[in-house]
Amino acid sequence: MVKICCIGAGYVGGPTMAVIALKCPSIEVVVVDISVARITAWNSDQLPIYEPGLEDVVKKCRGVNLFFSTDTEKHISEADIIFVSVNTPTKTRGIGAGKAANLTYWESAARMIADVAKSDKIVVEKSTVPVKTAEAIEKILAHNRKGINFQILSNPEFLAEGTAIQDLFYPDRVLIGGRETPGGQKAIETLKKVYSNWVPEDRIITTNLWSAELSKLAANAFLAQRISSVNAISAMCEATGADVTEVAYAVGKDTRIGPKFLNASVGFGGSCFQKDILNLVYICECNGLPEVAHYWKQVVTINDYQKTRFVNRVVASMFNAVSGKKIAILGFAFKKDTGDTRETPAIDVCKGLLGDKAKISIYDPQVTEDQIKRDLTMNKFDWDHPIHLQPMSPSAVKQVTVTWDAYEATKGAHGICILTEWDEFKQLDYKKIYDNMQKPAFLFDGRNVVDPEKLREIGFIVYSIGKPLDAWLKHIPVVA
Ligand SMILES: NC(=O)C1=CN([C@@H]2O[C@H](COP(=O)(O)OP(=O)(O)OC[C@H]3O[C@@H](n4cnc5c(N)ncnc54)[C@H](O)[C@@H]3O)[C@@H](O)[C@H]2O)C=CC1
Ligand SMILES: O=C(O)[C@H]1O[C@H](OP(=O)(O)OP(=O)(O)OC[C@H]2O[C@@H](n3ccc(=O)[nH]c3=O)[C@H](O)[C@@H]2O)[C@H](O)[C@@H](O)[C@@H]1O
Repeated sequence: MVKICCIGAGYVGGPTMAVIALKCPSIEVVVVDISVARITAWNSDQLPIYEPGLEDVVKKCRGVNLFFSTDTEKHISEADIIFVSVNTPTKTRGIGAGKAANLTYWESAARMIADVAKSDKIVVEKSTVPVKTAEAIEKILAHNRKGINFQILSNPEFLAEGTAIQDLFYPDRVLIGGRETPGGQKAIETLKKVYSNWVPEDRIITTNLWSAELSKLAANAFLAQRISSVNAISAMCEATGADVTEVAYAVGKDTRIGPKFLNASVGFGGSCFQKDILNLVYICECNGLPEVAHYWKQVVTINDYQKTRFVNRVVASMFNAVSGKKIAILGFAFKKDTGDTRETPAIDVCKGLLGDKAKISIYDPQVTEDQIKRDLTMNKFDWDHPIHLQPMSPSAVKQVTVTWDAYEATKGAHGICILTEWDEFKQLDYKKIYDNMQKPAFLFDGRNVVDPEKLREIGFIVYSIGKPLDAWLKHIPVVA
């Protein structure tokens, strides 16, 4: 029986391995992690991450051919194929701080493999890593070889949170990069055989190592670039009276452009887009390509601009005085159908409003109070470390309350900010909400989930990203 071990039981390691176990009953899959809490949760009824369809898959395989364990050494030493799916955060100190990837966790995983391996291994990069990481990993492994043959493959993951299981069941492509040597090609074939259990042959792409590593960074950069492009257009729409939904529809009808990923928003969030673009920027700088670095950096600059623009719009509309006023935040996760808050635009918006001394009341159907408070006290990039190693600021956030109900969050508020596109925000009784708010009652829709005209009829002053402005807002200057 082929044995797979995955180091890192997070948003990628957990779902990916669960699907491999489901689709390959003849393979034993063990997911290991240094976080005892995470492994305990994977072995319980309350999985550590919320992902539609995941529970079903885990329940079918756990204890059959899918296992979660903290006994890293044992399972690495027994495995034929080792996936490494650990954190690759942005560096916060030293050379490349604020841009380069911190490969501490990756390196410690590689050293662990080198230490405990007693037989040949295929080591698969599942984490998103800088181009040429495989070379560094090869060096670490080769140094401790003890006569063992290690083959490194790059097999980046393209799943998106909230749709992870469907993305894994029906991937657009599976990408496997390896060395162009007989050993490298054999390793590619071995991994290809695993995926062939459910992925059609023509969707499995094989390349050299560097193409696979770079393709992952490039794919995320292209996706994020689309959002920054439509968000840049959203600012122009507000300035001119155009409607970004209509513009995006018209632009996306061109089959060369396509309709997906053109929703204007308060900004993109998630653990990867910003991190991976900054990483790409750093690689460009290191390779003497400052113009290319500058080009990609703009994607992040526009994203920051969009978040700042939103906060400024809120503050300016409310007479430039939000101090002491209650503002309700509907949605804290970085997108719907996940409880993940990593790099969510809600953090920047809340911090911006708190900077102006607003009182904020937050409701999100999947994010806990503890998580929200951690997020609002943590320094930039500190969130991207194993949970038990995350540095915490001791100060509490006094101006923030967290509720489990949208009606409670909005009661007595002067304004509402919708920051995640949860479906339930479309169905709320906005008349009831309006009646319980201070007047004038403002609603700032950062996800374009409500119909602004209907809300204006109720009496709200409405701001929707990239939509023609309410008469109230038209002449208020907003400086981002
Ligand atoms: N979250 C996502 O949707 C996607 C993430 N990725 C990439 O996959 C990688 C992992 O991301 P996530 O799963 O989201 O991170 P995560 O933070 O959810 O999971 C990483 C896990 O690795 C564990 N870990 C760290 N060092 C370890 C070690 N030496 N030994 C054992 N366990 C260790 C941590 O405790 C943590 O549970 C990152 O490089 C990310 O860029 C790629 C595609 C999608
Ligand atoms: O490398 C990764 O981590 C993953 O990053 C993204 O997946 P994810 O971040 O989970 O979610 P997306 O659906 O891409 O959304 C990212 C952010 O962009 C925002 N977004 C997305 C689409 C859009 O049209 N507008 C928009 O503002 C979302 O609300 C969210 O905040 C990519 O879609 C995945 O292919 C990739 O594997």
